[in-house]
This record gives sequence, C-alpha cells and structure tokens, in this order.
Amino acid sequence: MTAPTVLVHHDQTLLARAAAARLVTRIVDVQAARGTASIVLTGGGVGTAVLAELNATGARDAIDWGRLDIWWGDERFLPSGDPERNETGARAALLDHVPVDPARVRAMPPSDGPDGPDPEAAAERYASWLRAAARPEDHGPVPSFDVLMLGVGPDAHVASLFPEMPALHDERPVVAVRGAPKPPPTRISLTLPAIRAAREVWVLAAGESKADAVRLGLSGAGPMQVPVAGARGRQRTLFLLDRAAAAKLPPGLERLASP
Ligand SMILES: O=C1O[C@H](COP(=O)(O)O)[C@@H](O)[C@H](O)[C@H]1O
Repeated sequence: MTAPTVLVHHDQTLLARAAAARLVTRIVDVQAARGTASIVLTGGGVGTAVLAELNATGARDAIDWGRLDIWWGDERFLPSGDPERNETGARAALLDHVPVDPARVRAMPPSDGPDGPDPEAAAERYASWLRAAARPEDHGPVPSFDVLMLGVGPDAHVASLFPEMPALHDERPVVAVRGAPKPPPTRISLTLPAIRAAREVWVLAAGESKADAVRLGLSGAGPMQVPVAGARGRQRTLFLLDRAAAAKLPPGLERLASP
C-alpha cells in the first residue's frame, strides 16, 4: 500500500477538469505500454463530474475506447436505468457518447437483472466476472486495475463500505450490502482487498461536508471507523481535493495544484 499524495484544486470544477485530464493521460500511457487499460468508476457528485469533463474535452479522442475495460466500485441495487444507479449517471455523463466496447463495460447487475432481487447472487456474479478477467500476474481474484476512483461520503464511506459495517471485514472481492445508512439501503460493493488490488487509487472529494472525512482518512485512523483510510493503491494513492474538502488538513500535507 502506498502513502497518499494530496493535490488541492481551487474548486470542484477545476478538480473535475484536472482529474479528467489526468485520467486521459494515464489511460493513454497504459494503452501505449500494454495495449489495454482498466478503470473503475465511482458514483457520486465529483465522480460523475469527472466523467462529464472527460466527455467535454477534445483529449478524450486520444483514448482507444475499444481497448478500455470499465468496472464499477459500487452500485445501488436498483432496476436497470434507475436514475439513482451509478451506472445510469456514468452512461449519461460519458459512456453513451464514446465508442466503448459494450463487452468491456462491466456494470454491476441491477435488481431486475439475471439474479433478480438477490444482491448476494449479483455480488457473486460480479466477483466471477472479475475472477475471469484476472491474469496470473495479478496474483488474486481481481485484475490489477490501472485506476480506481472513489468518491467519499461525509461519514468517510467509500464505494458502499460504510463505517462499522461487516463488509469492511469481508475478504471476498465483492459483497452485497444491506442496511446502508445512505439510501438506497441495498447495494453491491467492492471490498477493501479488491480496492487495494488497484495500481492507482484516486480519492475524489469536494465541498466542506467532506473535510472531516478527508482529514480522518489521512490521519492514520482505522478503516473500520474511517473506510477511506483503508483505500490505498499498490503503486500510487492520490487524494484529489478542492479547497473546501482540504480545509481541515494539517498545514504542509497538501500540494496546491490550482490556485
Ligand atoms: O452513495 C454513494 O456515495 C459516494 C459519495 O457520493 P457524493 O455524491 O457524496 O460524492 C459515492 O462515491 C458512491 O459511489 C455512491 O454509491
């Protein structure tokens, strides 16, 4: 696990724009080196804003969309097309507008999908897709994602891993979450071991409501109480923040990325 680097942008718009530019560069670099790249999307305000900014930049055409594997870190377990699903937001912001290979876009199953309203079966199905995509050099049941993005809640949750919930102890890569404190209560989520399989983890946070969670996530707190504290990449961990989300960090921890 890597120690986080903290980059602070002036506001949410600049943060989303800069993260989108960083994502283009990373994907293009990986595709040039290895042929294909893999990313993991997040729901939430900033995560969706990054995808909209990516769609708006001409640089998006530098990506070979047909050679990009797209996964999700979590999903609200709702019917296909429900506006609250993270997949729905990602498709509207970006995926409906770029030439992705549909077979490489692995959304988490909806509640009206092949497993019906059984989130445990849906989680196991997603785990089987990840297992099938993992290569021997990944040394585990999930691929070594090139970039895994995470939003963070005011309660410090990441993906659908909420403080003190059993999913935080789970060693399986994907779990069903019932009784989430943030609606909807039933969700599917990658677990911390799956998140930590990523080469790069990017935590995205904007707004003053996230300032305490960000401070705790960088303070050495335990992931049971502060899930974002457990979100770390194998090669790199970035906390990409706006000023409001960084406002409670001790001085010197952050680097100003845009004035
Ligand atoms: O419910 C969720 O919330 C978090 C954070 O969302 P935000 O709107 O407060 O930024 C998100 O990362 C997660 O994917 C989502 O399911």
